[in-house]
Amino acid sequence: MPETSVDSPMINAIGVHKRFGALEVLRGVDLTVQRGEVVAVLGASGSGKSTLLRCLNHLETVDRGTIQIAGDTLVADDGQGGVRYPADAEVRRVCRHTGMVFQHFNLFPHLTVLQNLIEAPITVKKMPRGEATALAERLLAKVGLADKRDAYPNRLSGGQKQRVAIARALAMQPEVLLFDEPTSALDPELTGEVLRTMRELAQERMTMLVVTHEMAFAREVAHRVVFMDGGQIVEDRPAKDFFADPRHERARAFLEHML
Ligand SMILES: Nc1ncnc2c1ncn2[C@@H]1O[C@H](COP(=O)(O)OP(=O)(O)OP(=O)(O)O)[C@@H](O)[C@H]1O
Repeated sequence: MPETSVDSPMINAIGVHKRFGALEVLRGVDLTVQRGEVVAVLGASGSGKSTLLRCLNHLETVDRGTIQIAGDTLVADDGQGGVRYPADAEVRRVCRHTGMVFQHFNLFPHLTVLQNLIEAPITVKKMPRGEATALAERLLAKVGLADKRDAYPNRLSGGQKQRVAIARALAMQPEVLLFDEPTSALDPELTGEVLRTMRELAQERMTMLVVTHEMAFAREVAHRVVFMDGGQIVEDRPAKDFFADPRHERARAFLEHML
């Protein structure tokens, strides 16, 4: 089993291609995210942001390219126009380095908040129930929802659901969190509480790759901004440079137009 080096980037994607039928959605994406980095992924609708995230945790397979997560190979380019995925058990092991937070929360509606958090640690990681429950309670306290432990998701606001979803991702103790437009489904007055939780994670040096239209988050929390267009990364710069550049006003106008 490969050793995870502390020096390995948390995400290393090289030449990633993905097509859906005739539509080439990712056209040679290179992306490196270091441990502790927060990277915002911006770009127009349809530019391939979600697909990239989904390829990184194997919700989609790639057609060409190499992806390493925390030093472990999820998929390797075979040098002959195709790719090689390792055996399923190894793919699942590599995927456990990442946790995903979705736009629409994807909580299990028939489980309580606590049950949502302990399900995967118990079934996937074989964590003893008592340990999983203690961890879940700590995480719920961290996202400010200790009192919702026994509630069902339909009793929660959108912001609360998303904070539960973040806690659920954290319950698997991933090394990288992938966020796919975590505030896009929320009423504006509920985005703040989710962004606050994400900011706290960033302060704790959690590695995060965040697809977002929240310019304020990208400006204030992200270390780097990656801008996608037409299935490629067309800009990859420190956030402070991106936002100091007058061209970013154009990017923002572009995004606002697309929303
Ligand atoms: N499973 C799929 N089958 C076919 N086409 C798909 C599939 N998933 C995505 N696409 C297409 O791939 C393109 C890129 O989609 P993707 O969701 O990655 O873009 P995005 O940049 O995240 O957009 P948005 O900001 O609107 O979420 C779009 O044209 C989309 O319709």
